[in-house]
Amino acid sequence: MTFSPLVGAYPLARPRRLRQSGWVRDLVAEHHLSVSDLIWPIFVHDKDVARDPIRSLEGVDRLSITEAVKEAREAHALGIPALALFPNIDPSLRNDDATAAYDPDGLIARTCRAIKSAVPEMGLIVDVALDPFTSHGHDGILSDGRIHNERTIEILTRQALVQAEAGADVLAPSDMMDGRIGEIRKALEAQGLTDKLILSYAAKYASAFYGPFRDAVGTSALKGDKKTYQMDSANTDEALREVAMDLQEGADMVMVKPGLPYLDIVQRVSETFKVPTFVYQVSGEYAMIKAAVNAGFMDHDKGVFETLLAFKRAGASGVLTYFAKYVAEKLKG
Ligand SMILES: NCc1[nH]cc(CCC(=O)O)c1CC(=O)O
Ligand SMILES: [Mg+2]
Repeated sequence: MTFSPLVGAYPLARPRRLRQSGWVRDLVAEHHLSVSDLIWPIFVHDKDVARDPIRSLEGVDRLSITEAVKEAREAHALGIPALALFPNIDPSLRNDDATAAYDPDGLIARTCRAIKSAVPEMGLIVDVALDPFTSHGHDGILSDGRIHNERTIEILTRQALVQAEAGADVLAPSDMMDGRIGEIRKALEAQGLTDKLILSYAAKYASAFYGPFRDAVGTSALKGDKKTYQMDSANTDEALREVAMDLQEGADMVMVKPGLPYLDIVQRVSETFKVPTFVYQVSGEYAMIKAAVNAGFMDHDKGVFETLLAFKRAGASGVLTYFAKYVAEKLKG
């Protein structure tokens, strides 16, 4: 570390001078949160109701397509650059082969078309993973009780193509199969879909913080865990290898997930690769803040802004957060 000549000893140096009032704190702030940092994950469903509250995610509803379009319009007006879409489909449509994942008239494809025709300027990020479509809630195809890597990639690739054709701008594989980025990239190129972006969930950890999300997409009945494909929370070097592979295979952007418990990973990835690095403030992190606020232990807005700024400090280009619309409104007002 090098020191500027102005860094001296007390009392010549009094760090508190720079903190004495709002204007100077603002002036010297090293990091800022702005609306362009926010990606808003939303849940769509195929039920016959406009909004269906998610019990474990206070203030977040599953939306009908019509409602999702409405929200997309509002989010765009607020300056939110992109939405991330997640489906909750009827259990009767889920099966062992996740065939609904690549239905060109499936819920996500229809949602993409509806949002793209109403708000074409809104970036659409679509999850590429099988868990909302399998009967068991795993992210892949089971074979002898194990997730079969190559068979899963085949379905993921079909899913990605369908989503891309339906208008998704960004394909975001969150499944953690090995080699899927390369296969999806090849398939996109072969179809002439050369502008489609890939945001790889490159370093996704097997985490206790996904509970409310599984409630939201209807996979809470999942048996066992995802430790044979998602990363072990003991590891950091492995995250760098995962990211390196996905970049080599054709990812444009990478993601670290969850957020706050993995800030060290966000920092290492962004510093090592200097590529757009995103972080997901996941459902359990959101629920934890809400719970602390409800218990009277934390101020809501201060907690939300402090956690989001932490991601910026760690080097994130942007954050997926269920607080996105709320924060965009606050930033505007
Ligand atoms: N493909 C699964 C997926 N995609 C996004 C999340 C979690 C997001 C959140 O908790 O907000 C998960 C959960 C899981 O891996 O079980
Ligand atoms: Mg990988």
